Amino acid sequence: MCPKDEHLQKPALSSQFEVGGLAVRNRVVLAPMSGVTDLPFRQLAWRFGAGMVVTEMVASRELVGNAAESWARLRSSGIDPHVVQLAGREAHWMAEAAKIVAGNGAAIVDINMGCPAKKVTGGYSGSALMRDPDHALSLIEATVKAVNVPVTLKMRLGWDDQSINAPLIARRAQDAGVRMITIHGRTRMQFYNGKADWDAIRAVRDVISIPLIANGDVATADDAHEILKRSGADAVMIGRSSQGRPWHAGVLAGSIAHPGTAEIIATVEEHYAMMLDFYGVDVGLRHARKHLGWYLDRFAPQTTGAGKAAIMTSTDPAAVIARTMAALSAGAVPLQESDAAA
Ligand SMILES: Cc1cc2nc3c(=O)[nH]c(=O)nc-3n(C[C@H](O)[C@H](O)[C@H](O)COP(=O)(O)O)c2cc1C
Repeated sequence: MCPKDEHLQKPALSSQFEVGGLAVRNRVVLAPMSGVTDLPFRQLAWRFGAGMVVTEMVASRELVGNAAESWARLRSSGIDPHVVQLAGREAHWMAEAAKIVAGNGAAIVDINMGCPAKKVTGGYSGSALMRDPDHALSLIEATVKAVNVPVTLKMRLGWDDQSINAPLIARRAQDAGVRMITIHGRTRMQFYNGKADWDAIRAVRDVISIPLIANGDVATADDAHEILKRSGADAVMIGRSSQGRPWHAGVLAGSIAHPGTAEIIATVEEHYAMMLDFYGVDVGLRHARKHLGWYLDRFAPQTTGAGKAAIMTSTDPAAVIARTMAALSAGAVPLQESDAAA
């Protein structure tokens, strides 16, 4: 079969697929991002038509210890399937946490084996688990055994270039009952440097039959088609390219037309209100700053210096949103153009 035919046979990004018997409405998935994909952001991305959205990672031991922040991270409302990601290094805590999240409405439990942060790998969770596949498997098996809902796994290609073991772990995870695998096409030692290796993900495709999601550096529809073609994956996951545009997954999936200027501005206003409501005014105001910064960078890049500082440092929510609206309304670049160019 020539490459062109192969490409033509790929399912459309807008088509449905299944994970462990659950329907996923299209093939563009919003990545879990700590500090970003909280409930307000996921609600917006879901409403705009992302195929699936995933919570920020929830630390298993902290959740079992009843930490308020962990509980906030696993809240959901109207999102289907509700996918909760757990991180941890001990089978026992992962299993206990999985029972809690499944008992509280999670339709899918995702295991984080990709996080490169020193804070996380230093505790031997996240991508550090990839250094010890036997241990990783014990944790996966315990999680699968603990719950009746599908368990999925997200990881990188390996720890470093000398230890590319995602295919081995993926195969063993499938045998242990994992129902979907996501691969970020970088090693842990790459952190976020260089370019994600979309071709390397195919080695995982070659050894598993469960759904595979490819991830890393996908910003445009062309990227999405290309990563699927090169990796052989069933769906694509997008992270950073959705920052400052929660509608992006939905646009790539063809769920919605690209929002126009008025809708973008209304969305920013709504997002801000949702964050203040979710976190309370003091915490919400601080958490919202990074989102406002992303919106301004994308759609009002002329807002710099004192103008931006006034938005980023004010503790008066009414003033913050009024200034942001004014900056976006006066945006120096046509909104759609800057969005498409990113
Ligand atoms: C701010 C930030 C937070 C992240 N938090 C998580 C997380 O909680 N769990 C996880 O599995 N990956 C996390 N990731 C990794 C992303 O899910 C994704 O794999 C990575 O950003 C590559 O995709 P992208 O190039 O589309 O951004 C995070 C990434 C970023 C930038």
